[in-house]
Amino acid sequence: MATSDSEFNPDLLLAHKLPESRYTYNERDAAIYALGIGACGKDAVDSDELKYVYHQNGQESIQVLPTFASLLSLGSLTEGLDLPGFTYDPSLLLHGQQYIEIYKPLPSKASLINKVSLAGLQDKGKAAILEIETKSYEEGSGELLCINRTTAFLRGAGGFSNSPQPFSYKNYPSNQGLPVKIPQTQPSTVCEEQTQPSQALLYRLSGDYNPLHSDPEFAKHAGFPRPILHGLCTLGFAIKAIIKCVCKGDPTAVKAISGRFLTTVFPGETLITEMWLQGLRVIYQTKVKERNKAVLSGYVDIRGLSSSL
Ligand SMILES: CCCCCCC/C=C/C(=O)SCCNC(=O)CCNC(=O)[C@H](O)C(C)(C)COP(=O)(O)OP(=O)(O)OC[C@H]1O[C@@H](n2cnc3c(N)ncnc32)[C@H](O)[C@@H]1OP(=O)(O)O
Repeated sequence: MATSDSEFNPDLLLAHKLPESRYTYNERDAAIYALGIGACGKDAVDSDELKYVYHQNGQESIQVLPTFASLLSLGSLTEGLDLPGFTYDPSLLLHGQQYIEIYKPLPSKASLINKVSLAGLQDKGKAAILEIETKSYEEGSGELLCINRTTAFLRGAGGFSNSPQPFSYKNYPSNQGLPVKIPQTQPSTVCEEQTQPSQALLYRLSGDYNPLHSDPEFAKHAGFPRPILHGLCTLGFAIKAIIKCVCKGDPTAVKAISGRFLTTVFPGETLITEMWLQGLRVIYQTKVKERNKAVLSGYVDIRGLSSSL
């Protein structure tokens, strides 16, 4: 039961205004992020990935991976949300889903204004599902750069209402149709990459300092034998693989990304991403090789691109 002293009132909760925030980043942040999701992790001169961390071939600025956009949604969210009539235990929070829409290539440095709103809440009985929408605008021009929809799975926070129906999701037509249906056919292409035992320690430097990913005692309290990998780190590995295998290495080809975190990943495990090309949509599924378990699935929409697959 997740209500606090005041009665749970969905209208009050959904009308609750979350503060605007500013996010400024530069090339160093983009490069640290790329290293955090394994860029050049196997080969320091990997010709597909050096451009994300270095001015490869004299390029003017480093190239920014589209999943860097997901960092813009974190900001105040990782420190917990103060919501009227609704409480949850932040140590039991798991990242459930992420949806990203990108309207123009991410610049190598920018100052952005984030407008954050509560997009949805659902009572699943044993858990509550909370969705936050973040629209990021370039400061100065006011142009919309990207949108993130972050879904948190709040274990133990369900049972606050009499309804399993979502309390919102009315700002947009549908919840992006997750989870995706994985085709029964052979994938168009497959990419394997090993994460490092220190992967979460490196990834956290991009701004998500939740001790669930670094502190053994905290992880145990949250129900895990050891610290787990950030969901957005796994997503970064998967989308980097799709850019390499389907988008011919062009990070700007990615228009939208959707992913559902199916089960936890431990740093050091090997990620195998299977991809099915369906027109301009890539359906993907990432498995942990050592446990033969699907950990992430979703889709990526790409801009008009003739794939060689
Ligand atoms: C305020 C936002 C702040 C966000 C900050 C981000 C902080 C980052 C944290 C992390 O990175 S945590 C690490 C990444 N995440 C994970 O490792 C989670 C992996 N997934 C799981 O462990 C499980 O999927 C789960 C989330 C524990 C759910 O499994 P469970 O067996 O308990 O659920 P089910 O019984 O299958 O389903 C119940 C109900 O919930 C729906 N659902 C299931 N999984 C998800 C999901 N990932 N996202 C959203 N919804 C999910 C499922 O459809 C069921 O609904 P109904 O079908 O009954 O309507």
